[in-house]
Amino acid sequence: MPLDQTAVARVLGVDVPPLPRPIVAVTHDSRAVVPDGAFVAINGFTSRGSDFVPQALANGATLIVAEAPIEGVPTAVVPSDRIALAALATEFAGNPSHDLTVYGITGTNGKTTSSYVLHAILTAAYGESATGLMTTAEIIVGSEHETAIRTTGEAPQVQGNLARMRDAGVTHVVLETSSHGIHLHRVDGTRYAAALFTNLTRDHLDLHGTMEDYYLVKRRLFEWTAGPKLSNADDVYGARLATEIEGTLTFGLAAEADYRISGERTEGTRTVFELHTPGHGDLTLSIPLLGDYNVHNVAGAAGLALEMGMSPQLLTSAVSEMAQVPGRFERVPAAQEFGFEVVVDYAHTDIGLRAVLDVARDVAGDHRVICVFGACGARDKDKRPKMGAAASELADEAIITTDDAYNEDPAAIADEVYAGADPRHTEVIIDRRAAIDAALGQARPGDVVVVAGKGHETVQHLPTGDVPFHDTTVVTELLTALRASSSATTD
Ligand SMILES: CC(=O)N[C@H]1[C@@H](OP(=O)(O)OP(=O)(O)OC[C@H]2O[C@@H](n3ccc(=O)[nH]c3=O)[C@H](O)[C@@H]2O)O[C@H](CO)[C@@H](O)[C@@H]1O[C@H](C)C(=O)N[C@@H](C)C(=O)N[C@H](CCC(=O)O)C(=O)O
Ligand SMILES: Nc1ncnc2c1ncn2[C@@H]1O[C@H](COP(=O)(O)OP(=O)(O)OP(=O)(O)O)[C@@H](O)[C@H]1O
Repeated sequence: MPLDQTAVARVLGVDVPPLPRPIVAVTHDSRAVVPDGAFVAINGFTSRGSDFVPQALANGATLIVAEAPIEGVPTAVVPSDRIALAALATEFAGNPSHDLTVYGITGTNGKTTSSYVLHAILTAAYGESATGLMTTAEIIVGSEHETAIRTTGEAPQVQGNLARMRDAGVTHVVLETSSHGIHLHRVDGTRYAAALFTNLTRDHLDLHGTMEDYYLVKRRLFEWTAGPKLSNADDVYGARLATEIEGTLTFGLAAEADYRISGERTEGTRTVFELHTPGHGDLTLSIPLLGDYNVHNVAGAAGLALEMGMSPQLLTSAVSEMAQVPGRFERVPAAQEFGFEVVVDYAHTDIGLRAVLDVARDVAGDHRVICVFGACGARDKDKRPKMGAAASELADEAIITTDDAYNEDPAAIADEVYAGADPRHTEVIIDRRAAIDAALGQARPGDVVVVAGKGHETVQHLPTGDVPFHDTTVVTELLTALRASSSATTD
């Protein structure tokens, strides 16, 4: 909805220079400015938005918003650029969250998985066309799926996607809400109907400084949410949240949890457990996901759905029939005819690698676990040898390969990973496709091949440029070739 000068001044709460015509769009990116658009110049971590004002003007911007006056350019000067961006974006989109039921999910780990679980429950309850999802892996609007770029986009993306969902007839939306999203005002203007907190462990302290500040940022989601709120009783910060924010219920193994988990067991490729609920009886949930942490993810999502009025029967069948989560212990179906398992997982830290390899070990039993993985370039070098050590300890065979190297030399990154590994059962194959191929070639019935690091991602960032790469697709292609060559040999 175009905004005239009076409307912009009302939204921003400051004086606005005269506008030739109403503003038709808002963005923080000078490259995306359209004629008669507004450009909010953000003082960023690496560059200053004000440096891009000439480009914004060249692209047709008729309103510039910034925290300080810009010489020679009529500017609406605001106290906070990011708050202003969110306010304008929300107004342009027509306050979409007010027409939707938005479920916010936050925490360090398990956000994406819990979001998919809740989305599956909502889809069972309201139908595919009435549900939406915004996560690290995908944005889903009804039956349309698209790859996401970040967990929580900037405010124009968040509000734009919510508006798109509203206009498409969606009524229930799961919004994975990162701490960056909250801290950088990307979700300001969003009305949350319900909220879930998964856990809090050390991460992102470059942005938040201390664990306390990190926690307080996450807590804001619960401060904003008037409706049902559920937190993890087994996590120190989750338990604290329940004592600090009135009306927050808990889930977990703890005896005092409102939604209490018990009796977890693995049955073939499924996990079964009991969820003791306040007011809905004791439910037996059987889920197509493995790993203790997924019991927590399902318990949290299920508890929140019950609090929002879903029937226990519907919920039980929805979680039983839910699809796999893209890139989270995702089993590649094409492997089944070979009698081994291939699992694609997003684990890209030593801790994540240990978690996924632990589950793979359980699945493999007396058979072997073969792990293909690499470390990311351009960040957190400390974790490289630790990842090598984790793979050596928990896998029988480790193949170090390239993850997203960005501008670093992939061979140099691999050397650093190799430094922490046990050379007796570790090899380095720089080309990721060749490394996966080698792992599949070694796999025997009963074995589990874990392809870790990129999960749902569809692009590999290399010093030579970006190339399309999706682990699940590559594994499927290589297995198809393997089948063809083994049937040619048999013939
Ligand atoms: C630390 C962080 O979150 N940084 C985000 C932040 O960057 P920034 O403020 O430093 O922006 P900048 O690059 O300095 O540029 C300043 C401004 O100039 C603008 N610009 C820049 C270039 C140009 O040609 N024209 C132009 O207008 C930019 O759009 C920006 O508004 O604002 C940028 C633009 O909005 C984001 O792209 C960028 O996300 C980067 C890519 C990022 O990696 N973010 C990650 C850490 C993140 O947000 N992750 C969380 C998930 C975390 C988790 O739970 O795992 C997420 O929600 O995705
Ligand atoms: N509840 C949990 N507790 C601890 N670890 C978890 C939990 N859920 C998932 N994990 C681990 O974290 C990895 C990422 O899971 P998921 O994508 O669901 O989390 P996330 O919070 O969305 O993280 P990201 O934003 O990086 O995707 C999984 O592969 C698993 O190893």
